[in-house]
Amino acid sequence: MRLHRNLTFAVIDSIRDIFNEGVYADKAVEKALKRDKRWGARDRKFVAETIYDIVRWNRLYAEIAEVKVPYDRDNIWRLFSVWCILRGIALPDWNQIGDVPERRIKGRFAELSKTRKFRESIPDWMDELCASELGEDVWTKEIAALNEQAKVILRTNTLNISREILQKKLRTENVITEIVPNHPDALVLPERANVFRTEAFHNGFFEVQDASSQLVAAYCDVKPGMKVVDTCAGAGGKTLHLSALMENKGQIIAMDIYESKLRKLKVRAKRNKAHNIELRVIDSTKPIKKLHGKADRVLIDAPCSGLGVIRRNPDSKWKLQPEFIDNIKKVQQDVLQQYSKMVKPGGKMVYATCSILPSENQNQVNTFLTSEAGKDFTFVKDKKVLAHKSGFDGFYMALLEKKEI
Ligand SMILES: C[S@@+](CC[C@H](N)C(=O)[O-])C[C@H]1O[C@@H](n2cnc3c(N)ncnc32)[C@H](O)[C@@H]1O
Repeated sequence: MRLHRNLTFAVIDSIRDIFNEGVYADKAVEKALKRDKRWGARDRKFVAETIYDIVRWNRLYAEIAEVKVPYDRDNIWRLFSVWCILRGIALPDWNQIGDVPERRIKGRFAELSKTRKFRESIPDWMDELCASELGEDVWTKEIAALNEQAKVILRTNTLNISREILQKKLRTENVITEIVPNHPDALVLPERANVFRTEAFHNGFFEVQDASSQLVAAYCDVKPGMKVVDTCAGAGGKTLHLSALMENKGQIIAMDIYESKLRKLKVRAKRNKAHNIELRVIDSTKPIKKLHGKADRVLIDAPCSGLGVIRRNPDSKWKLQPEFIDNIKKVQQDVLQQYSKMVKPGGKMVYATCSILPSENQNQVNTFLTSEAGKDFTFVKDKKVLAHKSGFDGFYMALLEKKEI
């Protein structure tokens, strides 16, 4: 592979923005890809994948290159040189690239690879926390899987099209997909492609959504005509799926504390032709109290550490802090306590996260079930999805039922 100067500079600038300015990796990639409209698919792929690679393997590369955040420009070139050597890419003869001790880099890599926290490039605290909650063996396999590149998965919007016809339509737009077994609406792309540019996307025929995430709405056991509250709807990945499962019939009340997220949901709902969704911002306890005892189904897709979706957000390894996880666990229990009151007798509730930590998942459900607010609920089932077993994101979902009066 021959390196191109302007593509490499886009990578270097993005790494600086991510590590020195705290910019999210996806935003940095988005900005980098706008630098030059003439770049073709291969160029864009190089820029995006190299940025994600250096972010994903940051701790390992920084140890090898002997550099520390905040990085000066020379530091970032050294990280980039480590990336090239370990990928077997010939270094160009540019003056930004100084003397690169190739043998020493390979030697350090072999040495550091013996220790999980370096090999998998994770902070000490995260390695200790996850190993203590999941066990050494499971965590070793899980973090290796979470460091793989995320696949592009689509969810067919069955309001508008079937999976088989979607597959054919996408083929006419040069997007090849494969069926994902055991996920009735899912298609996977064996080769990455910018699916957002397709006509099929603009026609509302699919959304991009990981296969594990597609299990959550299905877990809610919704039927057309029901009253469903999606309490942490965000930009609505699961709301849209609920709407499709309900065949656009009945009522979905999509709530979030951020109006900005619900505005995005509104745009997506229009594209999806999902007409049974109402948006409500949670700006006080009032919108919740109004729905006490009213919902057939309540979905709590709770805010969480996101430790199950590191593949998609590798920079969360560096942005996440243990204090954040401690705080988010309090929010998780609080939303369970408060939002469960919206379930009507005989109704059901799903609690879900994209975390793999039992302390955010089954332990939260158990705490809820033994509390005053949980005494009227019974545990029906739960599902713990691990990336190394499923091949998809790490997720958790539990189904609870409220007793009839
Ligand atoms: C895991 S994300 C939701 C993802 C979304 N359901 C989807 O499928 O695209 C969690 C959401 O909870 C919201 N949130 C955080 N605290 C909340 C609270 N106390 N009540 C309701 N929503 C909250 C966040 O703004 C975020 O959008």
